[in-house]
Amino acid sequence: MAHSIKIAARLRPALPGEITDDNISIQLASNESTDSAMKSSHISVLNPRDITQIFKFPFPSCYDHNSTQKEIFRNDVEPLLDVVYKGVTVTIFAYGVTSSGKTHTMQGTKSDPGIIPRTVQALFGKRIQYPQYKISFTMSYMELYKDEPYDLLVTRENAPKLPVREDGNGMVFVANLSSVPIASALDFDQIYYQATKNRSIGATLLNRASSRSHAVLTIEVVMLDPLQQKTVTGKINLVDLAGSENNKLTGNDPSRMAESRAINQSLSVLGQVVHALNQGASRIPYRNSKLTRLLQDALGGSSMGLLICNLAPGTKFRQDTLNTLNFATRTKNVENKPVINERDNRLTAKPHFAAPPAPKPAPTVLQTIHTGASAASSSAGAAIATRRARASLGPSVPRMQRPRGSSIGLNNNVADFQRFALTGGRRLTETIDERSSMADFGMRGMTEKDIEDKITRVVEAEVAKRLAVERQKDEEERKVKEAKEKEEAEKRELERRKEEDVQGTPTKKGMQLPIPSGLLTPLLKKHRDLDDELRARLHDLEKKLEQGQKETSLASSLSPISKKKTGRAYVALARAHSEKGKLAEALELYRRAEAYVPDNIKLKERIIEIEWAVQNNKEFVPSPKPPRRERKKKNKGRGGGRGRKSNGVNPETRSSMAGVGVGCSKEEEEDGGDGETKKNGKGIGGDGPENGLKPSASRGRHHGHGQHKLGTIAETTEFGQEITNAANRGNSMPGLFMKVNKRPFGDVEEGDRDLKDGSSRRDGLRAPMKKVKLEEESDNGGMASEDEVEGHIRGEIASAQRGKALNKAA
Ligand SMILES: Nc1ncnc2c1ncn2[C@@H]1O[C@H](COP(=O)(O)OP(=O)(O)OP(=O)(O)O)[C@@H](O)[C@H]1O
Repeated sequence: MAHSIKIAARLRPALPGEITDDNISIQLASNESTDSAMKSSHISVLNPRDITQIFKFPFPSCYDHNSTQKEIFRNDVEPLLDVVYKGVTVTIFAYGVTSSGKTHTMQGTKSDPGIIPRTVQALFGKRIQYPQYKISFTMSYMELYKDEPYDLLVTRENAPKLPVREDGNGMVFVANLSSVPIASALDFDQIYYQATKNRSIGATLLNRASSRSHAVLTIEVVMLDPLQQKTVTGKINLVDLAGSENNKLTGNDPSRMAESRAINQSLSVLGQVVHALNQGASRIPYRNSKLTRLLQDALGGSSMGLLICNLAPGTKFRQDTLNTLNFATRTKNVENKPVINERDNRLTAKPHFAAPPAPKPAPTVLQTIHTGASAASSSAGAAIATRRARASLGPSVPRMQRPRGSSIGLNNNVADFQRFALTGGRRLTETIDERSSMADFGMRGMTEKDIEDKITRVVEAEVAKRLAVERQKDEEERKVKEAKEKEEAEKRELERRKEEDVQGTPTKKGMQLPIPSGLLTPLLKKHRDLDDELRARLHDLEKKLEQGQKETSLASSLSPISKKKTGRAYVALARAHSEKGKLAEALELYRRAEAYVPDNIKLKERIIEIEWAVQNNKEFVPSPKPPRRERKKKNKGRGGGRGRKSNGVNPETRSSMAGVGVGCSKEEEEDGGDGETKKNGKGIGGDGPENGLKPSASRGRHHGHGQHKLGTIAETTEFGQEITNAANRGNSMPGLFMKVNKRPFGDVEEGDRDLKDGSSRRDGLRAPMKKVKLEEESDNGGMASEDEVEGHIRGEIASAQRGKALNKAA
């Protein structure tokens, strides 16, 4: 018989500091009243949009702010405990906005206990009313935090997220949730109050100890009737839902907001479920949240339900109050079909039942409970229908027609069903005839205890056997899976190796596998060439770094002048090598020079040019050595004159060129800076007259005003003397061509002049006589030997150290 969820509404008193108003009022039922409206209780709420309008919500139980915990328990909860003793599952849940008093109602305080402790106490107290039973109690307690179940009976650190499962009968349960036996109400209190500390609670602006989760406490009462050889299992789920939250009022921070979202979301699904049930929808969205999945049995399922709506007074809660009452109104139409959970233990006595052919869990013996329209009025006397084992629970009936079920918090639920299956798990109707045959199996004459023991032994043996089979099956499956994984891994490894072989990448041992001929596609070859090139470059860089570090530390001990001198010496040496085609040696020496004159951009460029030539196995033709300048001639008139002479450009043209800027310093101009243009102009990006362009026009396009700048054309007699072969032959190095053309390398002296800021450092960089000497006196074709240069460096270092020592002494 269908049974509607009962609704009770409770208005909490105003808390200290809260403004009271008359927005909500409770009219209690009065039997004496002649007014029919007063015969039932109801709640009145002013319409927030039109205060002349009042909404009335009639409910079977209404409690105003003066109501006590005891009152509610007595009126609405205690009657349901007899239903539990009949073997029915009862679910009581507290619903309402945050701070409306749900936890107060369900849990209460030690001095003013709520429904939960009172229920447990009453359940223990009721034992004496059922002397025919051997009664045991177990409890489980969990919270749904952010819609995930956590065991509250284990410490927080050891409480992993638990999975929600469904057994073969569509009963939802939380797997691995602990279930502990409780011996007394006192025992319960200790466990319960300890466990509540594990519950997620946080402070919000509306509630200092706001529940951040839904808490579900389940008390299971197992009643063994030895006489009738049956076990009746009753259960009560006590659910303290988290409150719906209006985050404009809660002042939640981001983490609280996330909790709040989860709370509101699950409550919204709860509303949808209730709505769908009212509509008689074919699909009820239980699965949209774990809360509704677990409450499935209480919402349109096989349990009896009581919904306590908690209300908070005050205008600020008025909208929430209306929402809560609307939800309650919808919920009261939800119908459940409660059933009695009863198991016939005698079935286990039949030896052939101990090993039933079908391992699928079968339902326990269930009976419909015959209640009145109101649970309260049924006064726990829910008459049990004599018809046993409802056909609706039998396997032949489609599942949709069966009451939806969940088994909150009973991880032993599955075990129970397995046990039932072992004992046959058959509908009682099938077994009545079989009962008489028990005598034929040597049961006659046995005491009840003997029979029970025997049953237990058989059951245990069977369970052990089945578990062993299951374990073996698991083990085999695991092995097959492992073998498969291994095989796949080997396959992958083989493929990887094959790929490596094709690409010629190093194997584990760092060996280069030979590439089978014909496998090297142009693309792979390109990759490989790039690899080789990169490796070579890396090697080169390492070498450079090593050498550079050595030279740099040497250079650091020299004075700036000595550094320049040494740098120049290396450049001279390098140049001599490069002239002889010994590019590698020249490169090495240029790099050494770089350590002494690190700012010399022309030198850097020279290094790049030679590096490129070496790498590409190209010839490198340095430009002819500059004619040595006579220092005393270094003045304006003479420089200009020489320039005029050497390049044949007439003075007017020259001066006009200088005026528009030929890209060299004033000094360069004076030295006849553009004189070389005529000679080497063809190599300078085609700027020279031989390209058919007028020098003035071509150079005038470049940086002018006598400033040295990057990108300046400096193909002057003195500073542009070394025109690279690349440029000369139009065989430019990609990316370097412009640089080379713009910044032709002179010697260190000139190079240093070509600073970014255009300043001249000529004074400090004047070519030393020593260099000239080195070049002139060397019997090595004008080339100073490395020994000579090193000797020079050592000399410089020694003199620098001597100078330092003298300074110190002074
Ligand atoms: N009937 C009542 N009598 C006295 N105080 C009450 C009553 N109901 C609630 N309170 C008090 O109101 C405050 C909020 O109550 P409670 O924490 O139970 O609300 P809640 O609905 O559980 O809130 P939340 O959803 O945020 O957890 C508490 O301080 C509680 O003691």
